[in-house]
Amino acid sequence: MDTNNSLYRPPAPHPYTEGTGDFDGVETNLLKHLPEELYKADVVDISTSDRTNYLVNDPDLISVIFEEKPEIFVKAEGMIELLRPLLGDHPIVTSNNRCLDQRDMIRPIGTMRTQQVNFEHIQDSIGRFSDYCEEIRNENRVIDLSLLLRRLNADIAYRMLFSNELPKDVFKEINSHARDFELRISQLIRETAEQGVAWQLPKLPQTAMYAAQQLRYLVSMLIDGNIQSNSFSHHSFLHKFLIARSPETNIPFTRKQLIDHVTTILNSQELAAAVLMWAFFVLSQCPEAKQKIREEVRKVAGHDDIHFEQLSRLRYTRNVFREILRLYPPIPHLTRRASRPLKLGKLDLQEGTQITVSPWIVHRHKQYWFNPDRFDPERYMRKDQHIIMKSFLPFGRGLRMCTGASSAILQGTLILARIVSKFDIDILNADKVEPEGVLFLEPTRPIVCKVTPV
Ligand code: HEM
Repeated sequence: MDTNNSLYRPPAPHPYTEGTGDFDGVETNLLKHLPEELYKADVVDISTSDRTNYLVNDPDLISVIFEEKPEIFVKAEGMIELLRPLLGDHPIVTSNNRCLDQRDMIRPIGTMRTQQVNFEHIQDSIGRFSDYCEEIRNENRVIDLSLLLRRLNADIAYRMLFSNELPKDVFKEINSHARDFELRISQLIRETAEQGVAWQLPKLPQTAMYAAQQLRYLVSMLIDGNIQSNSFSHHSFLHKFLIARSPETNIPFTRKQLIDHVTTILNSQELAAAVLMWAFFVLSQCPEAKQKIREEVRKVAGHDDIHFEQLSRLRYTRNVFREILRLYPPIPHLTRRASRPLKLGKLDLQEGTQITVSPWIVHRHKQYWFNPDRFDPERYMRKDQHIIMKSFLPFGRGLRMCTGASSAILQGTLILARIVSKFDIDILNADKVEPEGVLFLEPTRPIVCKVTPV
């Protein structure tokens, strides 16, 4: 295996080379179905027999869709409908832009000030995680990396929400319902794809509805319990949600909206856990990159704790996290629907035409990236950065961009810095794992690891 990190090509399904493909009916791993042409073209017609659909890669057209005309290019219903039983009417699953007052109401949780005051929670969580890694090492255990990181990220989310550590049994319950829901959705998408209807999805099975209801019920109990005990701080997300008022109507969140938001935060942490999982996976094959992180941390913080103010100086570590977001965007495809007829570049779009913007494809596009399949964290320090950033959209773009983006990067950078400095996470089945694009980007099998101290 080539372990020179500037040449290392981490695993990804190879695109197939014959023709443009028939988009009615796809293989089990949706990423494997993507023909090579998609990674070279600006725009490709990927219509199916029942829907006109264009894949748009051109960065200027992407700007039109997300930044210039978001009121016309609304979120397409398809996939997001599948998440509605779990996330309710949260903005992330709301097609029209009428949810924008909710975005304003949650803005205080994403400010730099909130991140700074909640920094201690992340530090405490990583401290607890390090203790757990020590335990694993002492017992010489082999462990599922995804589970390990889900636990860490769920604990961080819980502390930020309620100012308390996440109890073990609560994590077990959250994780079991969330996994159950995700697995059933992924299974449904695979089955539908195999039957030959690529983009149109059937109704969710009762089992998935049940898992969603159970998780929402648990979240409602957690909210009630924390309100009753009144132990959450003024900086907690729960407090900020309780005092938030709509800028239009001055009305607070309803109970249902509160449950939507808390459930979404607990679930969004899984996206962050997925990025970290690929980061540790890739770093285990790239000793040079690990070494650079360790040297950077030592230079910035010595052997002491990393302070909030020092984070901006961990440039290489942050670029590793970014590069993983590029190679493994947890949401591999974003879809929009034209809400009225209009011209987009040379395309004449009818009302209802679907547009797919795929971070997975744009991030590996041959025209916009130099050596796109290589793991190369240093690419962000080179001069052509402005071109790169136009084609970098792991968090979406524009009006409906992820509100958790900056905190996810901050958190990811700190976790990488602290864990890589202290431990080696060795992946035991690296040659057997590939990413698979279903609703989210997932590994084709659980990634198992061993932990040893540096
Ligand atoms: C690495 C972690 C994460 C990734 C890769 C990610 C990615 C995304 C993407 C791609 C979108 C846009 C969807 C679209 O345009 O259709 C989005 C939306 C959103 N994300 Fe994240 N996210 C992450 C973590 C988080 C976290 C931790 C939170 C909350 C604390 C969060 C809150 C949201 C919200 C509220 C939206 C909806 C914005 C809207 O539709 O108006 N995300 N996220």
